[in-house]
Amino acid sequence: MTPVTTMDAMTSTATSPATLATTPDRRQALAFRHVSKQFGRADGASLEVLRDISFDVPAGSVVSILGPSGSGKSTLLNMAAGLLAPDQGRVLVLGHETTGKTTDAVDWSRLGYMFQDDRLLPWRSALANVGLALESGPIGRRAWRERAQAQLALVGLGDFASAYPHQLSGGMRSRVALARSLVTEPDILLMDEPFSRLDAQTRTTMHTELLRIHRERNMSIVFVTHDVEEAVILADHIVMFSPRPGRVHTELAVDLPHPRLGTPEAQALVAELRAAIAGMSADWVI
Ligand SMILES: Nc1ncnc2c1ncn2[C@@H]1O[C@H](COP(=O)(O)OP(=O)(O)OP(=O)(O)O)[C@@H](O)[C@H]1O
Repeated sequence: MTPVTTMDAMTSTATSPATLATTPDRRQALAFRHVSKQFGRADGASLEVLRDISFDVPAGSVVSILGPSGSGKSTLLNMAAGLLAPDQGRVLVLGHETTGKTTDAVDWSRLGYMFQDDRLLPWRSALANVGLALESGPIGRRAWRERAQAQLALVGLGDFASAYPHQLSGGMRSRVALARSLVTEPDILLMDEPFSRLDAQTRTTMHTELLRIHRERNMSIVFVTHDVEEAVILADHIVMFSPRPGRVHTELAVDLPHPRLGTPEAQALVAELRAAIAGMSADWVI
């Protein structure tokens, strides 16, 4: 596993990428090895977004990528999902390298992706939204409806299968989106600020739900956020990025029991991370 800094050593600078192994390891759900990425800009210049990113997501863990706006968090998730290729470095998904091409050996059905906006189709019921990924697959209509119904029950919406998105609250829509990302029973769930548009109370409920589902399913979760408290509440490991170009500033293990919200230990860690951010740069913008 990637060496991690301890809580006490947290304000030290990034783990040295040179110390990281380069051999694919199937115990790692995801592995990023010296990943860099630039985008071309309209004026012909290039924008360096990620620089020499190396860390692992151990199978079954919850890893939070914590970083300011523009530090390349979504870009990195898109690489893990095979939607983008790194310019330099390697991205390994369940031991297989992805290069952003359809010829990659990765079994993409083992990944789920939940976005910041729920992206529900307004003309489809909750059940039909959840079952979308199964519809064109080999399982029959009855089987996909049963699977989709089971996911809705898992997120507490078993009685809302026939409701349409406009008939649901923000929190309920978020649950439907979560059910949709779980319907293929993925081994890895990529989550890009999925609860950032919810009110504080609903967000807390979703954190509890997510941790419960994680205990039941034991999938690996990569949770992108710029909210320090959210990272501390959810994650086993936090990888904190510096402002653009995103680099691994700090990597730490969070070895605290759940639930963490409001506990003195979690509050102390939140304060410590906020102090590290304040010392890192005045450019930390959410
Ligand atoms: N396809 C693209 N083409 C050009 N520039 C891009 C592309 N995708 C992202 N960028 C730029 O790369 C930078 C990093 O974007 P990214 O969305 O990865 O950051 P982020 O850390 O997820 O930010 P936020 O927290 O605001 O979502 C941004 O400046 C963005 O404009």
